[in-house]
Amino acid sequence: MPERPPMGALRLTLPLKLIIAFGVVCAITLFQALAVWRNVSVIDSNLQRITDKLIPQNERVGALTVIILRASLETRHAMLMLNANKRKATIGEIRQLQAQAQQLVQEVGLNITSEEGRARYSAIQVTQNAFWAAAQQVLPLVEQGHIDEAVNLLETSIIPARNRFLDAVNAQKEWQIKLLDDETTASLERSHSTEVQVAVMSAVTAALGLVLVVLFMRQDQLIVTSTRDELTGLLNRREFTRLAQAELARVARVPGPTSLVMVDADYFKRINDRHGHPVGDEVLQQLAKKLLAGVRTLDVVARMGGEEFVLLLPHTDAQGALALAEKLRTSLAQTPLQLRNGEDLWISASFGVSSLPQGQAGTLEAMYASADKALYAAKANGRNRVEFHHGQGL
Ligand SMILES: Nc1nc2c(ncn2[C@@H]2O[C@H](COP(=O)(O)OP(=O)(O)OP(=O)(O)O)[C@@H](O)[C@H]2O)c(=O)[nH]1
Repeated sequence: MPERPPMGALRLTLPLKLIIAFGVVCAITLFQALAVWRNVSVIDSNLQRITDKLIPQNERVGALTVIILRASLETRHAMLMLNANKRKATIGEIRQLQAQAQQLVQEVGLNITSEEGRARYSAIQVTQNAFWAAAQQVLPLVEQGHIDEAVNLLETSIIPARNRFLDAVNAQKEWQIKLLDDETTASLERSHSTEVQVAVMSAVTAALGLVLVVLFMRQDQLIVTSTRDELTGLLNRREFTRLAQAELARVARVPGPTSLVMVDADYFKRINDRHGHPVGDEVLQQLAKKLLAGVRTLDVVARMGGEEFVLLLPHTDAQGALALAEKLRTSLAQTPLQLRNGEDLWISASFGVSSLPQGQAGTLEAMYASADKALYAAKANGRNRVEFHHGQGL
């Protein structure tokens, strides 16, 4: 018979539980606060990098600095609002934010009644339009994943636009915002001049759009580099493992077959030795493209490292996976790669297939181990082959 705890000990248990529960809540709150704080400092350091890049150090701190710094604050604010619900805004949300900002500027512009005010407003709008035009051109590039081109476009278009803005401001003596100091900033805030407010607001909103775009592009780039293989653009091993584990968790809930195929280029060392490492790299890139083109959208293709690739085929049984591997093998072996230097290069690859039958649970490690054995057999049996392995625990 287990001993009953003494009464005193029982009375202590409830307060102790409450203290522990309170401690856990405090820890979670602290953790969340730390996560938000970390997010903010990442945003701040990104903004710092962007403003550093856009405004060369040796230049006089001018009007645009005020604008970009203000835009940065606005951006940070907007980002925090967006991050309250999601960690990352979508391109659609950025567009929406830009549209709202543009509408606001237009409304202010329409309120200017004097001829002179309108003339000044339109001078500023010329600059603003240049900013907007850059942002509009940049967004599709970001959407298509051409991050370098997008950054390049921004950097080459923002500098002339900034110079035009400074010219427009300097041309109007009374509008001149000389140096960034507390006094200037404070007087700007106190200013009742509609023209100055409009000038600043137009440029702020335009710059806000651009800063947002650059910021999100940088974030995208970080995400892309942490999930993609640099050479081929395919998913990397880590991202593949994450997706494959999610898929296996899914089939544990909703039973269905899933297969894994390991692909390894044959005699790849010879290609490097005969044609040089850059051609070897090009072969890996073309091989990656061929694998990607030969599978369905739902399938996941990744580079595991070196000349080894892996495919995850959801909703595919052993027979389907073998047929797909055979199709890929023949397409590689029967058509040469066309190199950039104009030469044709014949290559082949070996394939190892493992499969998780419908209704059966299995680990990713077991699937890998089994596909790896099949790949080993394909190599041992002469290469340019597809082999299957019935793994243990599958
Ligand atoms: N060009 C290039 N070569 C790579 C890369 N990663 C790995 N390699 C080379 O790939 C070669 C792989 O050689 P092995 O492991 O002997 O394989 P193999 O020559 O394909 O022989 P089998 O797999 O047995 O058919 C090595 O020479 C590596 O240096 C890369 O990113 N680019």
